Amino acid sequence: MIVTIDGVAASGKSSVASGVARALHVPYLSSGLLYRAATWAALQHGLPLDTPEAEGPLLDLLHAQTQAGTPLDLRPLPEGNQVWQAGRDISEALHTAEVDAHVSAAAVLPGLREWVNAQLRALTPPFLAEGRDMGSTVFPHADHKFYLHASARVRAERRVKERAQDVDSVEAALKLRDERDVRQSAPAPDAIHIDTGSGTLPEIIAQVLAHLPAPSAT
Ligand SMILES: Nc1ncnc2c1ncn2[C@@H]1O[C@H](COP(=O)(O)OP(=O)(O)O)[C@@H](O)[C@H]1O
Ligand SMILES: Nc1ccn([C@H]2C[C@H](O)[C@@H](COP(=O)(O)OP(=O)(O)O)O2)c(=O)n1
Repeated sequence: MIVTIDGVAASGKSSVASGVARALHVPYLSSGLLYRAATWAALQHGLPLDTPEAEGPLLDLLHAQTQAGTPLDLRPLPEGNQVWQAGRDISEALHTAEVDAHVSAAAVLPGLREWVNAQLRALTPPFLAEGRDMGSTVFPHADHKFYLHASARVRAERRVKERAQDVDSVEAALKLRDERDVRQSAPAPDAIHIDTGSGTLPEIIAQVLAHLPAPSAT
């Protein structure tokens, strides 16, 4: 079984995916973390990301890291996905304002999208996958698809609890990222839409689970 959970920035995708995945005893995959990891790697190496010409050097870097035995390694832990590189957990560095500011530029590069999608499609179901285009593009034949949304204000208020920033600037940054990500963020036509602003996290997880078969007893 493949379940996709897509949605706008900070709509609750990874928290909901984590709760649902734990209830179903299956892994979840955070595709956004791979886009963030590639962005972080580019920033570390001083590669520009804001032109179409950025794609070649970025893909060269990612392939060179793989060749060297130090690839960006997504670890789909149920309590929260991590990315490791060269024996180090780099996950914390992926949720900074700097990565937020550059990740949308990286995410429009077709070669980077292929790099992410190939890694996800190589995995054996059952799993949940969360991001923007999991249900529309990467797993169009998924068994169950969800699309999460909430007002920009609600999302910003939640995000400031995770990061020491003021709510107005977080809201503006989220809206800007929604605009820049709009192309890959169109919901799959058969996705069930859920407003995460209208319930607590456990309630939203229960709403999703209500649409899914109960986990097997084994
Ligand atoms: N009802 C809710 N549904 C989803 N997330 C919620 C809810 N209430 C609070 N949150 C919180 O919102 C924050 C953003 O969620 P997150 O899973 O990081 O979103 P995304 O993966 O879409 O960026 C998290 O701290 C999460 O716990
Ligand atoms: N399937 C995906 C997942 C993420 N992205 C891009 C768009 C987002 O701005 C970044 C980061 O996504 P992530 O889901 O980690 O972050 P937010 O929930 O938006 O805070 O990656 C994408 O283009 N396609």
